[in-house]
Amino acid sequence: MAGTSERVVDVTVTPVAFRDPPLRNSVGVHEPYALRTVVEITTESGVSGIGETYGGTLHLERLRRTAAELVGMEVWSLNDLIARTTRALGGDTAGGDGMAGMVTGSSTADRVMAPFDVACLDIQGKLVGRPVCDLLGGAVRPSVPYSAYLFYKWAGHPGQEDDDWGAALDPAGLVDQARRMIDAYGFSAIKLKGGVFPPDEEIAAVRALRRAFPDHPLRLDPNAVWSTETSLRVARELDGVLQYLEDPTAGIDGMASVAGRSPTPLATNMCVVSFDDLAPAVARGAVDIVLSDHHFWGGLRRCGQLSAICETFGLGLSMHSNSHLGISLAAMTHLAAATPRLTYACDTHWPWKRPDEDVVDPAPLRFSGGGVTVPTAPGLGVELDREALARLHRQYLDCGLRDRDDTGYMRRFDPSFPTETPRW
Ligand SMILES: O=C([O-])C(=O)C[C@H](O)[C@@H](O)C(=O)[O-]
Repeated sequence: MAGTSERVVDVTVTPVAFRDPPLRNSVGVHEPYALRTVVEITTESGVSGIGETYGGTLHLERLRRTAAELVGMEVWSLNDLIARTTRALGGDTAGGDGMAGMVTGSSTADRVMAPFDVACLDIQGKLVGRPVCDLLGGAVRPSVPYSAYLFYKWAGHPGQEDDDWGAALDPAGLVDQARRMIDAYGFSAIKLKGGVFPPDEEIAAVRALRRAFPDHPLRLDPNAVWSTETSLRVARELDGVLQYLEDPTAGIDGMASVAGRSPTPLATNMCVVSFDDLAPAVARGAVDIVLSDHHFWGGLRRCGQLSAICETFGLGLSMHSNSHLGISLAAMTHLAAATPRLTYACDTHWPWKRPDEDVVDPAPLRFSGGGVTVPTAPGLGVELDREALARLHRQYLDCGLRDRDDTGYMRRFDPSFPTETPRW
């Protein structure tokens, strides 16, 4: 079928909600439900492809407007996808669309385009009978390593169902959480979401993890709630303990003033979030590692371009994640498999999702030794489960969060929780 015309005849955009435990971050605590959006593109020959992105009303409205513009598009023309997305947005690019200040500097067009890019690649793979990683240059690794993503976590949070991971509010609780995650998934790297407790408590937690897991690379990510002085102090105290320190402080200037004196490498998914950020970040020496995320960088092919830029300027590359479903895990796995520069274990929220809540049958996404084996079936290698999609869409309609614009990323703002930055 390759070489023949393959036009888009239908695009659907379906918001869904899945249950999320009370994970804590610098903003507060996760809502009981994470909102995601599933897109499905169907072509004239009846081949369909899927993509996934975050939720929130403004983002959803932009996705729907863009979906209408994609009918008639040649599915092989991802350059046309960029043009049509830009046309559909018609200059409507302002606002953080619910990303709660975390990636508001990223490009609206890139964020809107990303799930459609994934769906088109899924179709292209099916048309030529090759997995998506082959369309991205070919897999350089048979399995993509992910890290154990630890969270301070409440148990029995009002209005939130407990999962069986239990509470983790101190170093012993986090070590226990890490042990269970490593036993279950085999992860060989550990990331702690910090910015919740005063830095010395989080340093103690990292040290406890180091004692318990002497060979696991460790990362700490306080989501930019520390001052530059605190960031530097922590970077020095954890010199040789952390593989990298992620977004200790806000902005390219803040990160640059830490990076110049820090013995610990700095990573970011907050101050380098679009192609426009790369030149100033490189010029200021603000970061050592860029944490890519295809949901924010315009999809899988644009992340390949990001990789080339990182290579040019000697920056490391890894991958950020927030609450997601199996479509995104498949897309992340194909992308990481086909990105030689991506040598760190990637982030994933996967263990926090209930196994019975997904829009695809996750069987092809097998974790073994901390990594996901790259699917070899044509396209993404996962198929939409329409009954599950309908169920999670109903959950979206009923969950009480559907009118919110701030539910795609950092959720509930605990009123008792300080929100000023820097907090320490
Ligand atoms: O900076 C990060 O790694 C994130 O923001 C990832 C997640 O979204 C995490 O912070 C969360 O879900 O609370």
